[in-house]
This record gives sequence, C-alpha cells and structure tokens, in this order.
Amino acid sequence: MAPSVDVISPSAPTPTGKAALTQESTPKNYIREPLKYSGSLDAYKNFDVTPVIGREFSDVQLTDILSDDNKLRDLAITVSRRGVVFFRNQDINSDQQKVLGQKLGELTGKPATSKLHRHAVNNSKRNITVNEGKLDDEISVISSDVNRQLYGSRFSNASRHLASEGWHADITFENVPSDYAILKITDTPEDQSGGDTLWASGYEVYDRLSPAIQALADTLQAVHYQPRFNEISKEHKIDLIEGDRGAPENTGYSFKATHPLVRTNPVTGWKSLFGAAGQVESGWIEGVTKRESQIFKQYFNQLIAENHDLQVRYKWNKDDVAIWDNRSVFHTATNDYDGKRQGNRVVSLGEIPYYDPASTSRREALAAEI
Ligand SMILES: O=C(O)CCC(=O)C(=O)O
Ligand SMILES: [Fe+2]
Repeated sequence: MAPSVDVISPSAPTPTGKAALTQESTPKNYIREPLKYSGSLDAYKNFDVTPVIGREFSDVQLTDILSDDNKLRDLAITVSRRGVVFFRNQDINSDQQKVLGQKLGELTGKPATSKLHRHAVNNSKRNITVNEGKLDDEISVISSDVNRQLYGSRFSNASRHLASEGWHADITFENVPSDYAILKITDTPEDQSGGDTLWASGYEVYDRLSPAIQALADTLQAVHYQPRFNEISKEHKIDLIEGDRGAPENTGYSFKATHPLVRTNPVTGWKSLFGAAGQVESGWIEGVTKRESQIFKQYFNQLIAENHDLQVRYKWNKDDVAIWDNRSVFHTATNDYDGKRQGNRVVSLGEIPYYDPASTSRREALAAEI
C-alpha cells in the first residue's frame, strides 16, 4: 500500500547489507559509451520478427558459440538492442545455460560482484527439480504443474482476470535486478497449441510518450513490490533467513525496491520505461499524488498491453530458447492450455538501475545511426 499522504514522498533509503553496493556507486561506474556490435553473428541466418522487437536465429546452436567470447558479447548486444532473441531446437543443458547467463553480463561489463539470481522462494525449499531431475537454485523452474498449484487452473475463479495483467519484468523488486534472462522450454503441451510468450519493448513505450511526459518521467522513481512472494513463503513455511538469496547485493527480504521510472540500458545507452506493470502494479510512483500514480500506472500498462506493434509473440517448440534483456522489455506468459509445459530459466543479476540524463531514446539513437 502507498502511504496515506497526498504526494507520495520518497521512501526510506534502500537497505544496505554487509557487501551491498550503494544506490550511488553503480551509476557512476556505469555511465559510459554504448557498446558496439562487431558483426560476428551476421554469418548465421537470422531475421527480425517484428520491426521494433525480436530477432530469430534459425541455424545456430548456442553450445557452438559458448566458448567464443566475441560472439557472446555480440549476442548480448543483439539481445539488448532487439529486446529478445530466439533460438530453435537447442541442445544446451542447464549447466551450460548458467554459464551463458553469467557470461552475457560479464562480457558487457557488469559489476564483478554480480551473480546469477537465486530466488528467495526457491526450488530446494519447495523440492522442485529442474528438467534434468536435479535441485538447482540458480535455475527457476517454469512449470505448469507448479503454477496450477500456486494460482489455480485456468478455469478457476482466480483465473477470471485480464490476461494482460501478467505483463512484468523479472525480479524488479530486488535492489539489483536482472540484466539477462534465458528460458529454455523443454516440455510443450502435447498435441495442443498454446503457452505462447509475449514480450513488449520498454524502449518503444518510452518513445510513445510526448516530450513533456518524457521529461517528467525522467525525473521520477517507482517502488516495485511483490507481496505475492511473501504469501507464498508463508504458505510453504519458507524461512527467509539471511543468506537465502545468494547474491550479496540482495539485502532485506521484503521483495520491495525503488528504481528510476526511466532506466538507461548500459549496453545500448537507450532509455526505457522501467517503472511499469508487474511489481509496480502492487507498488507506486513516487513524487506525485496517489491518484496521479494510479493514472500513470494505468496509462503505462495500456501502452504496454494495447500496442501490439511494440510486442512480439513467440510460439514455442520443444527445446527452443529465448534470451531477453529484463532492463528494457516486459513479458507475459499465456495460460491457455491444459497439458504439461515446463522449462528452465536462468536470470542473471545486472547493475543497480540508473538514469543517465545524457542517454537518448531508441528512436533518436537509430535515426542518428543512419
Ligand atoms: O512461461 C512463460 O512463458 C514465461 C514465464 C516467465 O515470466 C519467465 O520465464 O520469466
Ligand atoms: Fe518472467
């Protein structure tokens, strides 16, 4: 709940722990020139799935480029520019997926302290095994069985909501949220369509704001809050003791963090609307009235969910992989099937979100590149 004052005042400073980075330190280190793509992936067949977002590579195995740092750096830059990149029919296993998750960020200059994310409401505590049958807290298991236990079936009362309420970016309630996410879908519902995932470009959402609202948005912060995980941890008697979350940057266990409403992506140097949908739905925008916060949240959600020309929708086949940049895209699952669907997801931790006043919007930057 937002505090019951008229103008929502800035929240208390983010809690800091033993090894925590401060809100100030990362931005200074990160304000820099955008990274340049070297062209090393051009030899592989690929196409842009829509003009604004998404690229698909048709004939490359990620395992073939896993030890080629130049190609992986180009891959990370491609993901950051295109928002999400797809690879069909991959043989990558969950350990290799973790190596890839760590390398994409490292090769594009993330802080040396950064790690893969370990969810507080993790696999071990709930005895959920990854597709290869082992427990691994650096892999989030995406499972229709687990989702049905938590949220009920698509025919339950709980499911009678707008499908568009599912838009989010991963773990934005952390002080140091994710840079890249890698999802491999290992089981698709048999003989059934459904289970598509959609992504929307936060860069393009920012570009659709008027200059006046952009100028205001550039100055604001949003509180990201995820009370549902508190409920899950209580339901499953998960004790959120210190140390549970793996990365030293993750201090406090309230699933709550304050971040700039507009975020600069350090890889592209482009501005993206970050404080919207998902965890901001349960949070609020600071520095404006409660009513203004609600109106802005609703407007931003509408820009994400109702502009299908800034979205891409992906139909999964078994063993396909998607890699996205959680700093600059939103995504949502589609709960329209009955069968079993499962996958392994790696989420790597990036930098403390920052806004660089010298950064540009995507459209401005692309126009200047021509
Ligand atoms: O199951 C999906 O399609 C996406 C789930 C999701 O939000 C994620 O993997 O981060
Ligand atoms: Fe997600």
